Amino acid sequence: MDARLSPHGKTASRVGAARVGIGGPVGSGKTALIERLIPAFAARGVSLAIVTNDLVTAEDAERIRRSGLIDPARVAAVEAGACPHTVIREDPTLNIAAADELEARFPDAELILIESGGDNLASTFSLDLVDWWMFVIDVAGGDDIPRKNGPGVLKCDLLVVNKTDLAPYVGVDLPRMEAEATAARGGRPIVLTNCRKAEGIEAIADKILSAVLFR
Ligand SMILES: Nc1nc2c(ncn2[C@@H]2O[C@H](COP(=O)(O)OP(=O)(O)OP(=O)(O)O)[C@@H](O)[C@H]2O)c(=O)[nH]1
Repeated sequence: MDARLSPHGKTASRVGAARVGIGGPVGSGKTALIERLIPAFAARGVSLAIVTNDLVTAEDAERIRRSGLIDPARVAAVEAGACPHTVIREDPTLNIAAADELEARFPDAELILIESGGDNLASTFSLDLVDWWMFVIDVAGGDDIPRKNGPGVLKCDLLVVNKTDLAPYVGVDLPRMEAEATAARGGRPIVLTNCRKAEGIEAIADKILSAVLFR
């Protein structure tokens, strides 16, 4: 297989499946997003594998394995044992090893989603680990989050604002939150989602297809 050109314009030193990170605060809906993306990628004929990160359990991996949405063998768990960002940024070797192992067992895999454990607004992914990454926040976390200029919100390739269904209940003006987030990100992409009803999911799958898999 030839070396790929990464979405960041560099020639990827690695060959094989593209790796996409999913970060964001605790409970923002990262696992729910993955559960929605699995069928969306299946419908697009994309062969998928998943790495989840938890603090000291394999809770998220078990949840996805039990979902019946994907072959459970295609889901690997990393137990961070420390601040979640250490294993996605400072020393991502555990995650790289988990993704490499999935790739070796499933050579047909085209895309590996790597879900970080829930972390703070400063968490970012090492580009040694992923080719492209999303940051998931939710409207119930407060409409001021985009204004706080956290590196996760600013630096991610795609900002996902989830739980739009909760906006009326928490007094969030969605168009304003979207406009402020877009301004903070200098116009780089944002997708609003409601994982309860699978709204916004197709837009994310299409974005990954074009930006990461070049389809
Ligand atoms: N109302 C609503 N609830 C949602 C939505 N997405 C996720 N949830 C709920 O929010 C809670 C947290 O979702 P998870 O997917 O577990 O969040 P997470 O980011 O993976 O959480 P950690 O892995 O603990 O950081 C669950 O109770 C979900 O059912 C949404 O779009 N709307």
